[in-house]
Amino acid sequence: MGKNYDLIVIGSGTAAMVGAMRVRAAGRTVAVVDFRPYGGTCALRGCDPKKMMISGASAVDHAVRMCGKGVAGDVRIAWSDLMAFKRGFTDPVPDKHEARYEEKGIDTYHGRARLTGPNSLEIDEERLTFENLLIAAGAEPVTLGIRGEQHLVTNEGFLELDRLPRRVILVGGGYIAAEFSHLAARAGAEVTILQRGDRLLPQFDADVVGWLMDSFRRLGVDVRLETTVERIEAEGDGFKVHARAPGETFSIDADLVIHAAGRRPALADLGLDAAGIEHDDGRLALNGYLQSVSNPAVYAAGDAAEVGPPLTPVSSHDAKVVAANILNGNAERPNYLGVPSVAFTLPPIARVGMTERQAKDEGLHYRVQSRKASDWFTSRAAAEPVYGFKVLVEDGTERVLGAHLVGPNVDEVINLFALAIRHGLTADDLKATMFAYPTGASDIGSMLG
Ligand SMILES: Cc1cc2nc3c(=O)[nH]c(=O)nc-3n(C[C@H](O)[C@H](O)[C@H](O)COP(=O)(O)OP(=O)(O)OC[C@H]3O[C@@H](n4cnc5c(N)ncnc54)[C@H](O)[C@@H]3O)c2cc1C
Ligand SMILES: NC(=O)c1ccc[n+]([C@@H]2O[C@H](COP(=O)([O-])OP(=O)(O)OC[C@H]3O[C@@H](n4cnc5c(N)ncnc54)[C@H](O)[C@@H]3O)[C@@H](O)[C@H]2O)c1
Repeated sequence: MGKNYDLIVIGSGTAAMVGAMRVRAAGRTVAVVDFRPYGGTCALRGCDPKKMMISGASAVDHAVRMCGKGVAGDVRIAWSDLMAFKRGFTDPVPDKHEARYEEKGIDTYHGRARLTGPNSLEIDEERLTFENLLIAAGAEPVTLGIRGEQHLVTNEGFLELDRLPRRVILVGGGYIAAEFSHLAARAGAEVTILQRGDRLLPQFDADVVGWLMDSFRRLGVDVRLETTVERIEAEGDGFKVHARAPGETFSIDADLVIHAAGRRPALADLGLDAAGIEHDDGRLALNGYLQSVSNPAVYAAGDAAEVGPPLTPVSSHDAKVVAANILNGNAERPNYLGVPSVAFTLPPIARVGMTERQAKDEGLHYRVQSRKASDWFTSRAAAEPVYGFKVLVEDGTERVLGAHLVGPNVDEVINLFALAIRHGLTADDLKATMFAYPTGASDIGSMLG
């Protein structure tokens, strides 16, 4: 039998790093395993590289908006330079992360972990046993079950392109489609979004998304709603994408077709059954402590657990909960109150807390402050006409229930609403706070009425 560890962590992303470090700090023996380079989705294939690329798109977008308002001359994205800028951040990540584990005395393994029993797994030829296991294996793109699926490029492929092709299609209309379409269109591609749902970004407030749609039109992104992709055919150097919309079927030619149709926990090849880990429809069956209901040695966190929204701060939060439960016995449950979320379109859209539907369903009495605010100073100073908000405040208690924002700086301003929601600050508390002027935050008082 191979080495035994107090904790083995499957994955090397955000959840893995936080969980492994905390358990190791308490003096336990810990090993981490990943079959990809160390660092996980956020640092290597998601949030960070995407944001580096969007920095370039955002600079160009700002210059274009200011054109004729005191800024002159052409600016454009130089894709390969922008990619090099991104790689300047991502390339060192795997070595840095692995070194951090090693410095702390955490053993690192490379390969695909496969469970072989309730307390054992193998990585290629190596056999290991554990007192506890943390499944932090993240998520992977859903399988669409369509012909030609193999032609789809995932987020990973898109964020590694040496050259951006001319005609780009995004299959799906959530976060990835919204963010990648703005980046690709600003970099000069002809972009089409084929979204099965009846609007883009269903995770965000419908009215606020409605205001954001002006930016898609301005960028020339062709958005087709209620459209399901049925088949992708290779044709010449490119592809023909066949889709169905109400009352019609049609096809569009493209040089690149990107998967933006959702992700699900990456559990398929883990060997869950061999370890007696109950799962249903691709999801782990977990109790309120993020522990397997059928194998008490096993916990899960982040995208693999999919208990909270699949976002980086949630992965980190889950891992803290799991580490505490492993070290001290089950006592902590995750608390997702006031988790903010931003889609980094140009401009960004953000949300935190309840939607109107959720507040209604909970029978709460509340007021809504909402308007398009293109005439406000923030909007005018940024030369960005897309600016608006919807804020929900509970009658009587004055608790902030939810905030939904679009426009300049809202990716930062949303964090102040998150602070208020998570820590029970009232609308009056926020209004009594002096925010530096003129900043995005200095609009909060007016948003609250
Ligand atoms: C394009 C994109 C952009 C995003 N942007 C944002 C953003 O701006 N803000 C935000 O909050 N969130 C964003 N997210 C979501 C965020 O990246 C994830 O929620 C977060 O990274 C999940 O972290 P994790 O630790 O749970 O899993 P991951 O970071 O995905 O780590 C899982 C690791 O497990 C490994 N693994 C899987 N199976 C095995 C196995 N059997 N053996 C060994 N290793 C295995 C994988 O290789 C992977 O490295 C984005 C996601 C994508 C795809
Ligand atoms: N800024 C961020 O925080 C950020 C950015 C990117 C990704 N992410 C995370 O990654 C996850 C995955 O992102 P995503 O954009 O792939 O998924 P998503 O769940 O946001 O959106 C997927 C969309 O694809 C549509 N769809 C599904 N199948 C389709 C088909 N066959 N044809 C046409 N449309 C189809 C669905 O209607 C859905 O709206 C998100 O849930 C999010 O948590 C976060």
